[in-house]
Amino acid sequence: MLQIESLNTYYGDSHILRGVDVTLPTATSVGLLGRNGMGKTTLIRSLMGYVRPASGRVKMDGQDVTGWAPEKMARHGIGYVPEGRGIFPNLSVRENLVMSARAGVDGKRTWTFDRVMHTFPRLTERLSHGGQQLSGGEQQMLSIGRALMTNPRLLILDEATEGLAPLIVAEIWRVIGEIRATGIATLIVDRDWRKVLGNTEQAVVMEKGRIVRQGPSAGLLAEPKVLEELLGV
Ligand SMILES: Nc1ncnc2c1ncn2[C@@H]1O[C@H](COP(=O)(O)OP(=O)(O)OP(=O)(O)O)[C@@H](O)[C@H]1O
Repeated sequence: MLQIESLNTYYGDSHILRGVDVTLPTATSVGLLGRNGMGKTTLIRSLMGYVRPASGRVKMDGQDVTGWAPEKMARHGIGYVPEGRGIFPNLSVRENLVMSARAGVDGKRTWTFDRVMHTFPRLTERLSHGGQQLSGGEQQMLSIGRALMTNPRLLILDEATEGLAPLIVAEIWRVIGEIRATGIATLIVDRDWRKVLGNTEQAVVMEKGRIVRQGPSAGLLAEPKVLEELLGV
């Protein structure tokens, strides 16, 4: 569905992404791994249109979408849950969800307000609360809920469990499983590499702005030496 070809991205003079090639197939779950500062978030921001790559291409269903604005990417079915959440703090939980509602590119509304409520029962009790009144875990659930309301074909989750209590983390992984089961492709960045590899079909490992490994997640899980070298685990 998404193809990233020879992507180079700079922040000022710093050359961050160095010729990145990644394919994100339809309805496939891909884990993006790498130590801190290796370029994972920059890759996501480059493909979503928050950062303009200096060269290279992002293609969606074969069409060149390099440099499309994030809103346009979203309209074409790419849901994004950014690191640090990205909800509207001054709007209520209900408003945050309702304003995001949209049919998917196939015209279907698989994820409705009721379904999101069913998936995150905690949010049901907080519907009239403002975004800023929520706990960190509730904010994260709201952020995922908002992305689901857009009925994406691909959901990108950048550090969705960061800083949350173990029970909430478990709940978020459960929901990720549910999302995958509905046929939505996912791109998952998370510090817990075991969980990432256990919840994805494919894994991509970045090192210093380059892809150094790409293949089945289960295969990588069986290679402790490679993991130690690439992830420092
Ligand atoms: N806005 C920015 N301006 C300048 N440099 C940046 C900016 N954002 C990130 N960087 C640098 O780009 C490099 C890649 O950062 P990035 O956030 O993409 O890495 P990451 O793999 O997502 O790591 P982390 O897990 O720490 O978020 C780092 O060296 C970082 O310091």
